[in-house]
Amino acid sequence: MKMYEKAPAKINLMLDVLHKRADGFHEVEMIMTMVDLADRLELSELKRDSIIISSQAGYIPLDEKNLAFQAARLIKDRYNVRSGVHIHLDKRIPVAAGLAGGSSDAAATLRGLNRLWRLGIPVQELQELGAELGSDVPFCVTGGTALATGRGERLTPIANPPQMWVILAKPPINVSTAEVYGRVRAGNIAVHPSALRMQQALEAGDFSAVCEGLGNVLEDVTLKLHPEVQQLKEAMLKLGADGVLMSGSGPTVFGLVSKHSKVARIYNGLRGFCKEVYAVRSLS
Ligand SMILES: C[C@@](CO)(OP(=O)(O)O)[C@H](O)COP(=O)(O)OP(=O)(O)OC[C@H]1O[C@@H](n2ccc(N)nc2=O)[C@H](O)[C@@H]1O
Ligand SMILES: Nc1ncnc2c1ncn2[C@@H]1O[C@H](COP(=O)(O)OP(=O)(O)O)[C@@H](O)[C@H]1O
Repeated sequence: MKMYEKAPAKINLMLDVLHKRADGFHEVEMIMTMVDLADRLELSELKRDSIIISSQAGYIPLDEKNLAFQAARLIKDRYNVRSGVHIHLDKRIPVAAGLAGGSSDAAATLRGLNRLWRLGIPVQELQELGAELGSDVPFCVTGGTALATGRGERLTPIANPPQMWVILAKPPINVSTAEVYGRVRAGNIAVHPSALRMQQALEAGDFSAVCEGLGNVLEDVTLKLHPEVQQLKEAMLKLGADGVLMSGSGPTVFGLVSKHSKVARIYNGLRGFCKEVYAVRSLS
């Protein structure tokens, strides 16, 4: 038996860090939404008791470091499943980009194995399992648009963005999420983006207000480490994007555009100096 799952990428429309917690994580307030750029998973049941990961992408781990492997092992152990699974990952989301590709693969694995092995695990329990794998995994289990608090695992669903195009550009640099959080000094943040303001903009379906409400306090850290991310933001704005922000801990920058007529110009302009550029719709 085989199951197929799509694992979409996320962007953070706003991200605020409130303080560092005793467990080393940071208390955050984020609004996340999914975009139409997705990995594809094929999950095939194995009679023998093993987990095999394969992928066309040569640049991700295929062993127990892979988040899909970790998700499969977690669900197998927790529910005493004897059979195994072969998971093929067709990677389309850039890796270590701030787009939660690995987290979304883990979430898709939880959803897919729940179906493949007919476990009947309720969504909330899948999210709790997801939280053991990473802060962004619970959101990826359900997707949509949500306010995420705690370390990112406490979710309140909110209105999806109005129809818009999202242009994503990933510069060829590596950013470590742990390092970026490690350099944030919550007490020194000058301007905190407002979750309430973004939530109201989304509920009103007000595209301009969504663009005005964009904000990510991790930008300051990543932009200092990698000035090319700032240059990419400026280029996107110059080419006509209505709103521009870095996603998560970076380095991907996204631009929001309401008019399709602008998309080709921005896409082609960026492709001149950045190899990884995508023009997609927001998922609603
Ligand atoms: C920044 C964000 C924004 O959506 O996304 P990415 O840039 O990774 O896509 C997330 O908060 C990332 O979530 P995720 O990538 O799942 O992080 P985890 O694996 O749980 O944690 C990686 C490391 O980041 C730090 N971390 C993560 C989340 C959090 N609220 N506080 C933290 O301090 C911790 O040092 C942790 O060891
Ligand atoms: N299924 C997977 N897809 C992508 N990366 C993975 C996967 N499993 C583990 N990783 C590792 O997780 C790290 C973060 O990848 P990713 O989830 O794409 O980034 P981000 O958290 O910035 O969105 C990378 O170093 C990568 O090697």
